[in-house]
Amino acid sequence: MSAGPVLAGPDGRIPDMSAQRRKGGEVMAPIRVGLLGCGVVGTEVVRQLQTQADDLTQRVGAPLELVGIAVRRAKRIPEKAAELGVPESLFTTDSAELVTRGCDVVVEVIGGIEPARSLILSAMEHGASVVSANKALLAEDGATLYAAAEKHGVDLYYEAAVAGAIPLLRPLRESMVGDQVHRVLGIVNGTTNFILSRMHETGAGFTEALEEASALGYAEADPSADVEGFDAAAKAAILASLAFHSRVTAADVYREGITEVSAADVASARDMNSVIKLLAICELSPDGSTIGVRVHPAMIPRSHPLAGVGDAFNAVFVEAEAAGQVMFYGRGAGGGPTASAVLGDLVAVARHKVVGGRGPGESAYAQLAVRPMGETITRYYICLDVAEKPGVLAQVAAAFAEHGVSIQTVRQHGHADDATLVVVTHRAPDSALAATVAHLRTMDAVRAVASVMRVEGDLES
Ligand SMILES: NC(=O)C1=CN([C@@H]2O[C@H](COP(=O)(O)OP(=O)(O)OC[C@H]3O[C@@H](n4cnc5c(N)ncnc54)[C@H](OP(=O)(O)O)[C@@H]3O)[C@@H](O)[C@H]2O)C=CC1
Ligand SMILES: N[C@@H](CC=O)C(=O)O
Repeated sequence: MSAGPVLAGPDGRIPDMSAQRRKGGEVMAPIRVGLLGCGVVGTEVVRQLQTQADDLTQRVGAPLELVGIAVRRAKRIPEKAAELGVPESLFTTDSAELVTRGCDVVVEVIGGIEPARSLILSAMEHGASVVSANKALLAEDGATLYAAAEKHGVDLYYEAAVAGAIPLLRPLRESMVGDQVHRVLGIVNGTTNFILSRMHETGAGFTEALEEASALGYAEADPSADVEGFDAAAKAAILASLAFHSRVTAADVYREGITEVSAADVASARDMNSVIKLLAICELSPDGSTIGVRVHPAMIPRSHPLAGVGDAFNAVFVEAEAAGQVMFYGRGAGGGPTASAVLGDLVAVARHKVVGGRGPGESAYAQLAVRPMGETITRYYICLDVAEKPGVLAQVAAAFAEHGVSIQTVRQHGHADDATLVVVTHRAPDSALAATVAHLRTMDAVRAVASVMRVEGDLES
């Protein structure tokens, strides 16, 4: 056991304990781990710490000792302790005290901004490296966390914050850091991918599919974070920050969720041999001076590699100058997969405590500006309810032309009072496409703009 809390010196730095921990190659002291949160992810972290204890000791070079588990509700402690086969005394509702107990590593799987941020900062001040799965916090105030890690000479790892089990952040932070990334594109929210997959495959309704995703532990504590795209936007901000070495926050990300995606949109997508996915897209401008970061539903052709990514799986393409295209695929949500990423980080930072050294700090040195969504070049699918009268098609085409938007295909479904026009455009600035839609909404010939969605890849006409 280590002897009481390790506190920062006058320079704010924590003394390097690695020498005291080893003596003549012998493992001297366990790595003290404090766990904040024991919900879907935290529970699996405890399970994996128990079942893999011996292997983890080998990999770290010292045993990992769980010194406390903080939760919010005291009444759930007896049940949790019994479920995990650990003493109730290991649990506490005083998370602020746990982080001052001299932990070597604090694992934060509470979620949200506060008290998670204050707890992480206090943990670092008391000498702990931090492993977190908290994308909301990293995307809102990663700069403060990085600065504190730097000041106190500790690690900040957060692989689980983006794409669950998939090793994606460390490749971006380390393996690909010598390359020039141009684009990161993918599916980074398991809940919405699960919902959209169910709607496509079984015709399930939105609400029913969301309930299933929540029951499976995929959704956030407040599932509107998933379905309104906030979770994916936070992940996109983290990905863009790492890929382009710039500080991008969630507020910089253009965001639309999937709540407006209807059964009719799913049917239209099927008619065009395509599927609807919630995409996160981070792009460097061709001249390398700005970045675009966006999250929105998009129609993609069935032939697109992301079209086959079903259930709560995530998949991300990274396009880089020298590496070309690299694809990451795996389980993006759920307790077990997420705990796998947490444990990977835990081993890495615990090893640093044993042998010395630290992982990478913040890579925000390029500081590229994030360009407004209106300047992004996109394509739209637009579904219009129109009265089938002579001249309607010409009036609709004129509205597109007025805004400089070229039409790729138009298809008419139904007739008379039931006519629908499905228009797919060529690529144009998003502002021109949005202005076209606003114009269409004012036209007598158009009874309603039933649906608007962006398109990635070439749809079949
Ligand atoms: N679920 C998933 O698939 C994934 C989740 N994540 C992230 O992991 C984190 C945790 O998610 P998840 O496990 O699903 O969340 P849960 O809601 O299942 O668990 C949250 C845990 O934190 C505890 N908690 C909440 N507030 C406090 C507090 N003030 N002090 C101490 N403990 C507190 C809760 O206590 P109590 O038990 O008493 O309620 C609970 O044990 C989030 O940041 C999430 O975004 C990342 C990737 C995937
Ligand atoms: N709610 C998130 C959980 C993992 O980050 C998701 O559905 O992807």
